[in-house]
Amino acid sequence: MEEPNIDSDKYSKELEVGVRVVQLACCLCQKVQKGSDQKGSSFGPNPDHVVSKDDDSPVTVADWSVQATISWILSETFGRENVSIVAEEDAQTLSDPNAATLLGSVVATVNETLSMAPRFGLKSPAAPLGDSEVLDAISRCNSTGGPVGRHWVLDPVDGTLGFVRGDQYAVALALIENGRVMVGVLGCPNYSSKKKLVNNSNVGKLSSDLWQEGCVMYTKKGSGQAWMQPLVHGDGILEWPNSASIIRVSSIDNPAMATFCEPVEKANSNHSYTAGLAYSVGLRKQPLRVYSMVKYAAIARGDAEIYMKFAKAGYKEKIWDHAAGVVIVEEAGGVVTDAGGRPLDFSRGVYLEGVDRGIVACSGVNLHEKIIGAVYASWDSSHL
Ligand SMILES: Nc1ncnc2c1ncn2[C@@H]1O[C@H](COP(=O)(O)OS(=O)(=O)O)[C@@H](OP(=O)(O)O)[C@H]1O
Ligand SMILES: [Mg+2]
Repeated sequence: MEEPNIDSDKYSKELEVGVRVVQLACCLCQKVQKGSDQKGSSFGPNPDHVVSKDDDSPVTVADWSVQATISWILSETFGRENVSIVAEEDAQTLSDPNAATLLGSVVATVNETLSMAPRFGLKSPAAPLGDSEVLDAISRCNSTGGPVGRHWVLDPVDGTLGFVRGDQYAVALALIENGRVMVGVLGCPNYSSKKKLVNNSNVGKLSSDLWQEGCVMYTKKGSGQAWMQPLVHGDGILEWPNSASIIRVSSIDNPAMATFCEPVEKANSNHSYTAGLAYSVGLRKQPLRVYSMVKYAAIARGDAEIYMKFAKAGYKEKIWDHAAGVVIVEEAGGVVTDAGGRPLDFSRGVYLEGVDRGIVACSGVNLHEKIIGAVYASWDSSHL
């Protein structure tokens, strides 16, 4: 595919609005998580608000509320008729008459969040949104994307398990145009903009207590740069570009010095297969197991060098779990492909079709070539 020629102003508004609304969404998530400290607030940590989806994965008030908030802001800013959104959640559970309490919590959370929007440089509604407007904002995100036109791609809370466990999670928003990811924004509320990742004695795990400050990373395709800004906290106001700094991948290309990240859950990636690959290419450090697209954030920012995910055969990766992270890693200087070395294809709808075995993101070509080579050398003897 030919590289698009992007003038520097193209997508600037989309990027800025994307960052502002992800900042607002991170604020929402933190308030839901800290609900018990906010007496008299509608942001509550009610355990009933973690619901199981058909595939047994969890969904919370935060997932629906972030999706409604981002959908409403994008539609208001760019015009409803111009906005197509591919997002993870649907409004079915919430529309059930038995889910009135849950819907009430989501509507209150969305309205409380939208009332803060002006501090983030965004519009708030003239009057609080009603139930049907919130449901409508959620269900409008039912686009299936594809090779033509502009589509926003949203994972309202990526790593919902990390979110409910008080660990790492991300709000991920990307803009795809004609099948290519042109803008990526990754809000990481528990990943400090200041402190570096540390690898614990056993398996590395990011402790959320250390990373309270949070950050938002973002980029435009073709800019050759990616940025990070701290999260806006308390009653803060987002003054663009909010002390943004440029981030860059690590320069380490010696496997013995490199750190690799992978999903926390064994069900999501084959830990023993990646352990074998790691050993064969000479990685010596323990894997850093991190929930969500914060793994891509860690590569983009130089806190780790390799991210590998080998899902079970037959599992199809969704575009919202990768789009924002991939473009941020690439513009920060890294390489992301499937395990056969081919680029990920965001032009085929909701799923990343044709992924060969797994996903490999690296800080540079040397490490990437080694991992891909090791996959080819080991695949036949693996038990995926
Ligand atoms: N069976 C299976 N195999 C592979 N991947 C799956 C599977 N089931 C779900 N998912 C998707 O993985 C998203 C979480 O991926 P992570 O890399 O963050 O995994 S982990 O939570 O650290 O284990 C997770 O995203 P969220 O639902 O946003 O949390 C899922 O979309
Ligand atoms: Mg996800």
